[in-house]
Amino acid sequence: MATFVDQVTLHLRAGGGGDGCVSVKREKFKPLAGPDGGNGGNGGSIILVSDLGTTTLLGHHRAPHRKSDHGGPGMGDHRAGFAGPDIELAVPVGTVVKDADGNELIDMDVAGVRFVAAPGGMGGLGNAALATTKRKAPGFALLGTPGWEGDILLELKVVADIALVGYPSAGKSSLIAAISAAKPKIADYPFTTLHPNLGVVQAGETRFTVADVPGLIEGASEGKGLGLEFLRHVERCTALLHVLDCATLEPGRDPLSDLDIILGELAAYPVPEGQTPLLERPQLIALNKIDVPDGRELASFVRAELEGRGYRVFDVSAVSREGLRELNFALAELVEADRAIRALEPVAERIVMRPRAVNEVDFTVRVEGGSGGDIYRVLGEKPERWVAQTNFTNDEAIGFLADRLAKLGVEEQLFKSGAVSGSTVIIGAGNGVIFDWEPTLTSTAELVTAPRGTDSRLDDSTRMTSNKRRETYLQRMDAKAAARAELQSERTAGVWNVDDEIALARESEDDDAASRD
Ligand SMILES: Nc1nc2c(ncn2[C@@H]2O[C@H](COP(=O)(O)OP(=O)(O)OP(=O)(O)O)[C@@H](O)[C@H]2O)c(=O)[nH]1
Ligand SMILES: [Mg+2]
Repeated sequence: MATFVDQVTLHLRAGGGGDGCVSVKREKFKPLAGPDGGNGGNGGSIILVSDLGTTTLLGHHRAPHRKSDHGGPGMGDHRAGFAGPDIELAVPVGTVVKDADGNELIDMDVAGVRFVAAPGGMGGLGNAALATTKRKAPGFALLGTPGWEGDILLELKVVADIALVGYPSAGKSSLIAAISAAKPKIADYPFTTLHPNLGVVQAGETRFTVADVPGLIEGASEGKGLGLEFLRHVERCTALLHVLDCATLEPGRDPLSDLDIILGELAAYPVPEGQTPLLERPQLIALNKIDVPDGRELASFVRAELEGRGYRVFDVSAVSREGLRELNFALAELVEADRAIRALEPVAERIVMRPRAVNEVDFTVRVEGGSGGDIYRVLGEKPERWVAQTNFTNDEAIGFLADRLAKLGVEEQLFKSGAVSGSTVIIGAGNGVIFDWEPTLTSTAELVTAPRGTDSRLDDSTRMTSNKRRETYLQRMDAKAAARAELQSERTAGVWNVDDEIALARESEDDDAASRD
């Protein structure tokens, strides 16, 4: 039964943001008292957290589909929608996160790193938040944007102090079983070990971890055998222990040539930037299977040669346990030396990261030749998000989008790229959102002077000059004075009615509001 799962693809779907709300405040005697639509809540994000208590990716292997909740829609009376709660997924320390194309997103190599793998969508602004002095009562709100949806790849790279490397059947699994409590599968056929086994070894005061990994053969660095699979794990280890088989009966094999081939493979493996190349790490040699008489003899023949190359060499037997104590203490020494060096290094602080489209520029316009003429494709985080926020059944919302695009310079760039009236403009990748480019979108200069989003119920969209406004105001005041005088005379005559009184009061309130603008 495979219990060590070291590679899992997760299918994530983060919650979308809630839509903003369009609402107009209504009060007694003041039916249109301004916009009060609240913002939508943000969608929940899916966050990976590296955790020492989690040792395998097994839990994710069993539940690879994860989603977080949507944000709630905004409501009237300035009430914001609720935010969708974030979901946290614990992953073992040593998990490398990659995107669906295999590009590394983050290496969660220490505990406590929080990585927002799938950001939730943004809540849309309500019409209250969209109101400006020029656009007093927007008749539209922004839609919430969808949450991130897609696959990520989790890869667990074993983080052990010592990696056992050697040919298949050299006795690596037997050795880890002999020096730790690990119970790996041991058999006399090659590639018994398919997944790394971790063992904890106690030598005196020192406790360290040893990784038994799949066997290495010539060509492994090009992926032969279980090659790269294996080297991926070695990458994280501080030191290497070469396990050489002194009792192999295979022709052409002996400890020295085995070692040379393995060194060649380790040298060819490109470690990630910032890490020590494999062969520059401390290395020890264990000559295994000395319980076999021929093995002991062979070990004594090659020892001098290996020591001459600068290695510390240990004769061991995983079966009779001979030489294991000395080997353990030598490994502990290496580990201690490394830990002492690391303790001096400053601990790098880890911050929450978020994958972001890295756009140096806000957007790009790409001209794509098609059979039906040129297509102008606009790509960029902002324009694409803005399109997602637009309710295309609302003219005001479309106008607002056009203003935003114009302000960003999209219009101008389209024009420079050669777009003309009627050209096909697509915003976003794939099918995106397709527009027929119309001069209304281009002649933004005119549009800016006549602000969009002015609500005719509250404000006259054909704005008057201040002189004209003054004139009409005075006219109304005169009319009111006349009406008041008439009412007064009716009152004295005893024929006034209450409805006229209310209408008059309401009118003067509206006039007061209008004169405040
Ligand atoms: N006589 C003797 N046999 C051993 C010794 N160590 C391992 N073996 C035998 O060698 C064979 C292979 O051992 P494993 O521990 O599975 O070898 P491995 O290096 O893990 O092999 P892979 O997982 O295939 O890479 C088994 O039959 C073991 O019993 C030893 O010290 N003495
Ligand atoms: Mg093995």
